Amino acid sequence: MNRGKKLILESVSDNTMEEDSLSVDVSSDALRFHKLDLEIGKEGITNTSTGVSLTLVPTEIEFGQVIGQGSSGVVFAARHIPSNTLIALKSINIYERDKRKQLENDLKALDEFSSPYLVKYYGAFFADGVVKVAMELMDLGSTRRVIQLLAGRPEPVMPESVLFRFTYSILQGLYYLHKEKHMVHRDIKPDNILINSKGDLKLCDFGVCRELANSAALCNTFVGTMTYMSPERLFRNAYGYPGDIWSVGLIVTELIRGFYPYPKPGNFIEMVENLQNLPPPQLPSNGLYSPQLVDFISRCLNTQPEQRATVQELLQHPWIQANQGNNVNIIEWYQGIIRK
Ligand SMILES: Nc1ncnc2c1ncn2[C@@H]1O[C@H](COP(=O)(O)OP(=O)(O)OP(=O)(O)O)[C@@H](O)[C@H]1O
Repeated sequence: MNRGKKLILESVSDNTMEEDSLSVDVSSDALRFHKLDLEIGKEGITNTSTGVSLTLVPTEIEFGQVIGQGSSGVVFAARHIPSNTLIALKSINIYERDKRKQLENDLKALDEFSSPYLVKYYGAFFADGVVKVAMELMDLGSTRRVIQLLAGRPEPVMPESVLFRFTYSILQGLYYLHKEKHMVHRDIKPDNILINSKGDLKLCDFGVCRELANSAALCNTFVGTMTYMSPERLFRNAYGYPGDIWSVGLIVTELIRGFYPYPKPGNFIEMVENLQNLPPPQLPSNGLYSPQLVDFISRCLNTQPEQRATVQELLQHPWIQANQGNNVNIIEWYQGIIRK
């Protein structure tokens, strides 16, 4: 047993990531983030400069079902007993460098982010080498499930009024990140757009900074992650706001057509070939889609990042403006597709 020892985990800076430095004090089961002045222990998070604590005691949590599986581990539904709040508990293995970076971003979200279009972070604790992060429970799961339910139905698989509600929420979440926090999400995908039974749609996993240099990680994360990546990120590893807009364009197209708009790539090479050899997906002009929606998607899916619309421009787009005020009940619609 390593009691009393302090293990220092450090990562070297490179072009895409700032240096992060984290020390794990095995004796006290505490984790310290120097840059953020935060320490996570067995019973919660403490700001080491102000001394203010956010308590989260494992014994006060009642675990429920597994509701998801990410690359860090499973996500549980749970209840915080004292406040009777339903939460989602996600495990993060801090011995992997990109997971530490992700955790650092999650902690920033806990401290600084406040938007009805982003999943709220409640707190975290550290036990047995794993950090458990408590988040707002989005009880209907992810947009991935919606896409699975819609697959194979006749086009359009979703009315434009419902699509508008999805798109508007995604854009509002991105507006908050891009314009207020000056952050690129970098991992906009259906799995990171969550829904609750009040009909709220929110982004999660913000600020994920993935390392693409590591080929093993590249293979492991390929299926879920890279299919929504912009050409510039895939070819040049260039991150920027337009990359998130490309992902929005693909997701909106998939949500209305019911299938991923490129031939489904089986590996990294096929993904690159799709983007290199095929024009960006467009909606067909077959009368099924409004011309404004066709234009909206073309403003997202331009291979030249500088020619893509910004999130601000998209929020002003005629398709968005035309749908403002539509108060379609997406939960009724959702229940309908589950029944059919
Ligand atoms: N707050 C939440 N409420 C409800 N379900 C959630 C919540 N957070 C995550 N999930 C579910 O768990 C799944 C896995 O989430 P998680 O964030 O661990 O992994 P991921 O999005 O696949 O990305 P990665 O593992 O790469 O971070 C999500 O796709 C979603 O279905």
